[in-house]
This record gives sequence, structure tokens and C-alpha cells, in this order.
Amino acid sequence: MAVTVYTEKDCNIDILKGKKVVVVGFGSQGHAHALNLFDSGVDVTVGLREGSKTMEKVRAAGLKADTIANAVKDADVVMILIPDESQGKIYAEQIEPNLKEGAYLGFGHGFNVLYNIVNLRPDLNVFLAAPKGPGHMVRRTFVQGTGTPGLIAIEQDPSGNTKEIALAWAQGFGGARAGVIETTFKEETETDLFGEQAVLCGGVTELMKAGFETLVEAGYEPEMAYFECVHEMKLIVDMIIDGGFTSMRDSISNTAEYGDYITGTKVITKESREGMKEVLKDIQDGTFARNFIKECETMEFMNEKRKTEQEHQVEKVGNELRGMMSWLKK
Ligand SMILES: NC(=O)C1=CN([C@@H]2O[C@H](COP(=O)(O)OP(=O)(O)OC[C@H]3O[C@@H](n4cnc5c(N)ncnc54)[C@H](OP(=O)(O)O)[C@@H]3O)[C@@H](O)[C@H]2O)C=CC1
Ligand SMILES: CC(=O)[C@](C)(O)C(=O)O
Ligand SMILES: [Mg+2]
Ligand SMILES: [Mg+2]
Repeated sequence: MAVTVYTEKDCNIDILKGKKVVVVGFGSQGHAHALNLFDSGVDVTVGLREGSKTMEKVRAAGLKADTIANAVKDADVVMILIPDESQGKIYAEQIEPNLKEGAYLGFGHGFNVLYNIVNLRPDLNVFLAAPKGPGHMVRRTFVQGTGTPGLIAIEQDPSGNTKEIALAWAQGFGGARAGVIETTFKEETETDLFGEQAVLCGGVTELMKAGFETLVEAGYEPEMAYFECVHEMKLIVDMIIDGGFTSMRDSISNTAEYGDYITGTKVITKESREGMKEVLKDIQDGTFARNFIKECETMEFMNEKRKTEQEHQVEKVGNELRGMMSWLKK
């Protein structure tokens, strides 16, 4: 293997025990890190904005909750898990001035460090511990006894043992059960942004929508198109995750496999690959980051897109069909 993949035998979560550990934010990633570390025996305090309604939820789960400024004051380890676009202001006003000298400061994504939005004091030990998956799945897989792979990176290491803290953190959220790779803030940020845009989120939803619309426009029923182009995606992807493309292709019919080989490149064309390269270039030269931060000043485009995407037929049909699946929580 080209890289070292760390597993539980390489991590020692005990070094987090007896320390004051703070998770800032209790959203998608925040709740997953906080609860998984807590269940792993770490004494976790959650830092939230003043007046946050989430405080009650945190306390109901058995964890301590405080305002961000109070929570980080005497903390040994602080993990920032509020939205990327909020981190600059909150860090400058409430976190950095209250962090004790020599504290460990963690991030779940390298965005604010790579694009120099946060000012890192030289005395701080700065690390990344990022699961490669959505927060709710980080929690769900942990509770099921499995885990979500993760990345660690070290940006500043005055103490000399920041990597041990990062590995312990990755063990705490369940990452070391699946495999943890050491990277840099730059590599994590650029690959993460590329993956979510081109493949995982932007790529997949557009592929599903294009398939759905092609069938519906040709006169097929939207419910059939939903099962075919959206629901079954997970069943196929689960097989790829468990056994790779080969095992998935062993399970599907020869008919499907032949169609797969002759059709994939008709859909993901040279032009699509050129598009991917452009996406990557905009991430590498900072264009995407600038545009995103600017968009967050008004959220005009995002709000408009949220509305039109929610109104798309694939969502309406999907909602109805999912409503009939007894195992899905309402
Ligand atoms: N979403 C994901 O699955 C993944 C996210 N990441 C990274 O993790 C980090 C967190 O992302 P994510 O979990 O999606 O974030 P969320 O949007 O889910 O974070 C919500 C939490 O942040 C708090 N919050 C929101 N805005 C503010 C603010 N202005 N001031 C103070 N607190 C605020 C909320 O407070 P309240 O409870 O009061 O509303 C809530 O507790 C990011 O760096 C992201 O890139 C990395 C991997 C995957
Ligand atoms: C879930 C995840 O890993 C993402 C897609 O990178 C994110 O939410 O930023
Ligand atoms: Mg990611
Ligand atoms: Mg991401």
C-alpha cells in the first residue's frame, strides 16, 4: 500500500481521558464526534452559541454544554465543528482569545486553515480529524459497531505529540475501526471539495436526475423512474463498498454488465472529464472558496436552489414512495 492506514491498534484513546475535551457545534458532525467520543469514555463538553436551543438536547444526551467562550476557556482539546462559513468570525471572537496556551485545536475539514481564514497562534497544536462521511452516518455506523474511515493531518505541533491526539480522536469517532490515513490540510481540503462536488453530491444527484428525467420524458411512470435511477443506486453502491466493482459485477446479470461496459463512457464523456478538471482547478486556485464565502453573505443563490430542487418531481415522487417504506423514520 502506498500510504500507512492506521487502525485501532495504532491509536490510544486513553490520552484523551482526564483532559477537558470540547466539541464546538452539535450539528451533523458535532453530534457524531461528541456522542461517539463520549461513548468511547471521553469527558466531552459541547460548546454552543449563547441561547442555543441545542443545549438542552446535549444535556439530555448526558453530555455537558456551555457557551463556546466558556467551554473553550480551560479546555485541553477543542474540535471546531460549526459550518465552514461561520468559523472565521467565531474563532476570532470567541475561541482564539479564550484558548489556553499550548491547547490542541482540531478541525473536521481543512477549509479555514488552507484558505487562511483562521489565524493559528504558534503555541497551538493544530490537527485535523475528518471522517470521510456524513455526520449522521458517522454516528449510525458507530452505534452499529462499524465505523467510517477518516483522515488526520498535523498543521502545528509545538508539543510533539499532536499526531497521537489526532489518532486518538479518529479512534473516538470510530474512524480507526475502518482505517485512518495521514494527509495534509491542503490535500484533505482539495480532495474533499472535489469529491463532494464532482462525484458524491453534485455528480450523483445530477446523474440520478438526468436518468429520471430521461425516462419520464420518454413516457415512463415517475415512480418506476425513481426506483430505477434513485433507490437502487444505494443497493448497487453497497455492493461496491463491500466487494469492489468486480463483486458488484458478479452479482448483476451479464446483460447489465455488458450494458455497463458499453454505456458508461457514453454518459461520462471526455467533456465530463474536462469538466472535472475545471472543478479541480477552481478548488486549487481558491476560486471556489472565494465564491462560496461571498455567496454566504446573502445566500441568495443557495436559497433559490434549495427551493427549486425541493420542488423537483424526483423529490415529490421520492417522498411519497419513501413514506411507504416502513423502516424509514417519519
Ligand atoms: N456535514 C458533514 O457530514 C461533514 C462536515 N464536515 C465538516 O464539519 C464541519 C461542521 O459541518 P456540519 O456538521 O455540516 O455543520 P452544521 O451546519 O451541521 O453545524 C451546526 C452546528 O453549528 C452551530 N452553528 C451554526 N452556525 C453557528 C454560528 N454562526 N455560531 C455558532 N454556532 C453555530 C449550530 O448551532 P445551534 O445548535 O445553536 O443551531 C449547530 O450546533 C465543517 O468544517 C464541515 O466541512 C466534514 C465532514 C462531513
Ligand atoms: C459528508 C462529507 O464528507 C462532505 C460531503 O464532504 C461534507 O458534508 O462536506
Ligand atoms: Mg467529505
Ligand atoms: Mg466536505
